[in-house]
Amino acid sequence: MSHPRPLAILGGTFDPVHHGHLRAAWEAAEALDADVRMVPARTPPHRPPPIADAAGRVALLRAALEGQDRLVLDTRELERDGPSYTVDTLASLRAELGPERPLVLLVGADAFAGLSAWHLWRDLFGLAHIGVLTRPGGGHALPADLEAFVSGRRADRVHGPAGSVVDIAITPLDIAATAIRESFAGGGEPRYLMPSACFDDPALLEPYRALGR
Ligand SMILES: Nc1ncnc2c1ncn2[C@@H]1O[C@H](COP(=O)(O)OP(=O)(O)OP(=O)(O)O)[C@@H](O)[C@H]1O
Ligand SMILES: O=C(O)c1ccc[n+]([C@@H]2O[C@H](COP(=O)([O-])O)[C@@H](O)[C@H]2O)c1
Repeated sequence: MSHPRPLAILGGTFDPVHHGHLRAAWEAAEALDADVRMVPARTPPHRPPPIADAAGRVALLRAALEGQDRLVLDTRELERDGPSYTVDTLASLRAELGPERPLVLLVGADAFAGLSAWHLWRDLFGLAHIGVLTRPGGGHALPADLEAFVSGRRADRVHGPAGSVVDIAITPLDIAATAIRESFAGGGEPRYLMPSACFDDPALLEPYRALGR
């Protein structure tokens, strides 16, 4: 019997999307033999409001994803009010996929280290595997509650629909949206950290350029 291919998601604020996100998602797709949905958060739960509104961040993502079909935009979080909790997103995906298909929540190592502060975080493991993407920079040690919970769940590969934690080693790219916003705020033009398509329509970058005025 053939095993169903995993579906993976990379959620994010994407304020703005950059090559760190895109390359991480691409390498995860290859490592897991999965399709990947890029899921922008309308209202990210644990950070100040984004610089660009959800429509603007989605427009940049759409431009960034042009020309390939392995990384697919999924806008389901835009349709929900309130904080964009990942547990709700995974539950809605699980309802669509049925109980058997492997579902993988991709998170950078920095985001994973904060997982035990997420809404209903233990429930995430009943809905999906967690794929932890290596990310440059230190400070990604796990707090004791999270380490205790995941220590028996670590695996080399995803097997079955949900429940394990898999490290996915990717090319380290020290690119962060914070530094891109800082570049714009200083009047810079952070080309080559983001896809060139994001620079094609000047209106898309206007909220970031406005930081520098
Ligand atoms: N360069 C990168 N390498 C690996 N994972 C990344 C990278 N950049 C972002 N991620 C992961 O992608 C997800 C979404 O990230 P997010 O949209 O918050 O981008 P960010 O660059 O971390 O933003 P900010 O600097 O505003 O915090 C998170 O799980 C994050 O850990
Ligand atoms: O569900 C939560 O409580 C939760 C808390 C913090 C972050 N998240 C999700 O994690 C992803 C990365 O978040 P961020 O803030 O690093 O862009 C994004 O999809 C968020 O919605 C989710």
